[in-house]
Amino acid sequence: MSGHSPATPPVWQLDFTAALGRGPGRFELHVNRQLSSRRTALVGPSGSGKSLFLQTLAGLVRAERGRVMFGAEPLQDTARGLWVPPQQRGLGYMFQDYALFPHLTVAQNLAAGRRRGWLNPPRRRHDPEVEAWLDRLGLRDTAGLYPHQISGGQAQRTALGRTLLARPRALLLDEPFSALDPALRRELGSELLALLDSLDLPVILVTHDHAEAERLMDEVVTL
Ligand SMILES: Nc1ncnc2c1ncn2[C@@H]1O[C@H](COP(=O)(O)OP(=O)(O)OP(=O)(O)O)[C@@H](O)[C@H]1O
Repeated sequence: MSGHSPATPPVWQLDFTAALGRGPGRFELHVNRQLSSRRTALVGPSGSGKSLFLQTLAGLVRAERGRVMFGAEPLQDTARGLWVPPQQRGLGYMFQDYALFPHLTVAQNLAAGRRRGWLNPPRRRHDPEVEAWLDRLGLRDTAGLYPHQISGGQAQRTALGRTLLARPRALLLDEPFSALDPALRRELGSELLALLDSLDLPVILVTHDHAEAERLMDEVVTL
């Protein structure tokens, strides 16, 4: 299913080479394709470069050569020396291990999503938007707990909430369910789907699980 008309550009236009390491152990990823669906799954075996792909879009890794376009907007173009730093891309990147701040509570982790850059003032104590997301994500009872005191599903929701509170233009989710048992994985997958519907955010979901990719996303890209 394609989420755009001929008049609108694809969600992503990608033509790049990105690499990790050097010498004989060097890993190279060549990508030349458009992603037209607003919900794309990226599948592939372990080590095929799925995280590298996502990190190149997010700007966490610089492509060695080529172009990364989000809609009509270039985020990197080596031919023109153009590079938009990750914090200016307006993209929500969710790490595989959630990367929650261990010294902050669930509510504070959510609030941390609101900060822009390093120098902004500290979060307000009662932020209505944070409060709303605590309810929406079913985290009300865990608001005052620390990451080591919550379950994998709660950690996953906290990370998602933190990402969404930054009001991204698109989501990049790296194996968001990998730490969860199969039943919870299914439940949170369906929750995510409902949430994406309500937010109308384009998303790329990295997963090992082909069935999950087919179930949750419109287009499946294999690396
Ligand atoms: N610093 C590095 N130097 C060289 N190669 C690296 C380096 N880091 C990772 N790699 C290799 O790059 C490849 C791509 O890694 P990447 O993490 O993108 O794969 P992946 O598909 O996301 O894997 P997984 O599903 O296991 O997370 C892997 O084969 C990995 O071994």
